[in-house]
Amino acid sequence: MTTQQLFEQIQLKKSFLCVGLDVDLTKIPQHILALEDPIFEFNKAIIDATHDLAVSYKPNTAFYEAYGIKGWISLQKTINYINENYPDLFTIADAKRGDIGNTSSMYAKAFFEDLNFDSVTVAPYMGKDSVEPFLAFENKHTILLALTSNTGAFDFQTLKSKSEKLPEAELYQQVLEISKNWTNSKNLMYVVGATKATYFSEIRKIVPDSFLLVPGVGAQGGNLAEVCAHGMNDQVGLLINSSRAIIYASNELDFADKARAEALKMQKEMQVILEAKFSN
Ligand SMILES: O=c1ccn([C@@H]2O[C@H](COP(=O)(O)O)[C@@H](O)[C@H]2O)c(=O)[nH]1
Repeated sequence: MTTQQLFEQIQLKKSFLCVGLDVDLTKIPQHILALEDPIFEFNKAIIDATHDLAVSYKPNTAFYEAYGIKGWISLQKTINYINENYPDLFTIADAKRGDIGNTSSMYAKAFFEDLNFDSVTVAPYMGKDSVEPFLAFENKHTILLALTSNTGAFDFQTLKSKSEKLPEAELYQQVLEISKNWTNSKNLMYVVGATKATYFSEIRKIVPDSFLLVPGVGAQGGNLAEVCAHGMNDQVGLLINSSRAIIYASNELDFADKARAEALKMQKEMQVILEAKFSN
């Protein structure tokens, strides 16, 4: 999917919601546990109940890897289900990969070719040659961690470097600035936490046109309106992720309806913001 197609979906659905599929078997309803593949059945119910309110889904691979081969099969069935039934949804494998070049190529093949995700999250720490193998895939997107939502983000990401080129820049600013010059950087998006809303204006000065994946609303307490006020661009440029607050709204028989109600609340809030921004 191209970013133009993603923008069109946002306009059509009046939503830039990304639902996180972080399935924890200790949190899902009892009756689902009795089924043969509870992770997939849970995801299928959540996706069917929310697909018209969201433009994107983001399984975090940790929640699948934790269950070994069974988890990988559930992940594969989930992405195939989305691609076959809702091909206009933008899919994100939140896997936070990145390694020396030949290894990164294999990660890229795994997520882009074998599983057929639209995008994968990648850590920038190993630099250009660890990221460019992902960027080589046409119409696939590499979502680079820039400023993450957790408190540990301040351990390294906001440290100022002493580099000659960017003497005053914090590490996350350097990640944004330097990665713009990498081959196929048009395929880059960035992760910026909703809990870091005050940083968005600064970030937009460096990457005015890029899409930002924004986790951290809902369970982590980030504020949607604040993020939009500082982070939205002319193509919206934001995918706001919420995982636990939507998928675990209930662990009873009504879990899918309750997930829909939570997603609808977010979509309505987004619609108001979009109408205010694009009214003229
Ligand atoms: O900076 C980051 C990067 C990734 N995440 C991931 O997003 C979801 C958030 O889940 P919630 O339940 O909505 O808090 C989860 O998969 C994280 O691993 C992040 O939170 N922050």
